[in-house]
Amino acid sequence: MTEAAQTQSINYATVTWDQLHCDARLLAAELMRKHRSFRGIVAITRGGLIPAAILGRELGCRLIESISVVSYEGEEGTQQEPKLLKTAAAAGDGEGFLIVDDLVDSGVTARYVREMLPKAKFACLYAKPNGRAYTDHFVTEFPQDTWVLFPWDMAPQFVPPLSRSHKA
Ligand SMILES: O=P(O)(O)OC[C@H]1O[C@H](OP(=O)(O)OP(=O)(O)O)[C@H](O)[C@@H]1O
Ligand SMILES: Nc1nc2[nH]cnc2c(=O)[nH]1
Ligand SMILES: [Mg+2]
Repeated sequence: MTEAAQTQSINYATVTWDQLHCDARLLAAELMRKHRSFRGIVAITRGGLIPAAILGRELGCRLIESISVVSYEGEEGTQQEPKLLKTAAAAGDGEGFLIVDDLVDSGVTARYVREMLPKAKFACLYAKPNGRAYTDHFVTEFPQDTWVLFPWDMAPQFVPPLSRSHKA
């Protein structure tokens, strides 16, 4: 959990499927401009899987490896020591590979994965100030005290009209 979450002063930012898709395409365009091509992509599961699929499609990259690192327990959970559940065996030392995640927050996950794949580049959709030094590319920065709600974290819900709560 972020420092802000622990002190109960957390804000939320919601990201819709459309916004996420749009941001992933913006990230792909930047990667196309700055790099010739990638041999493969390493998605950090689970949050990096959907961004990696979109980037793979846009960049024409079909070799998608994954690495599984757990850093948080529960939704908006407590941050703990990263636990490695699966290595990115196909990526070697990361040469020619792009590591993809949904966001960097404290940067702990990104730093851990970069140490395992030192020659890879790193890209994510969103970054918070404490984590941005650990990513080579990102699209949008969010404040450190903001918890980003991804489309897979949310569901549309009925909201009663205002007039109902104003009945005498
Ligand atoms: O910069 P950090 O503070 O390390 O936080 C960022 C990481 O936290 C989330 O993953 P999480 O560990 O919650 O697992 P998940 O991707 O399976 O949801 C997110 O997807 C990043 O991987
Ligand atoms: N969904 C989500 N997961 C995170 N893991 C670390 N920070 C965040 C965040 O802001 N949102
Ligand atoms: Mg993750």
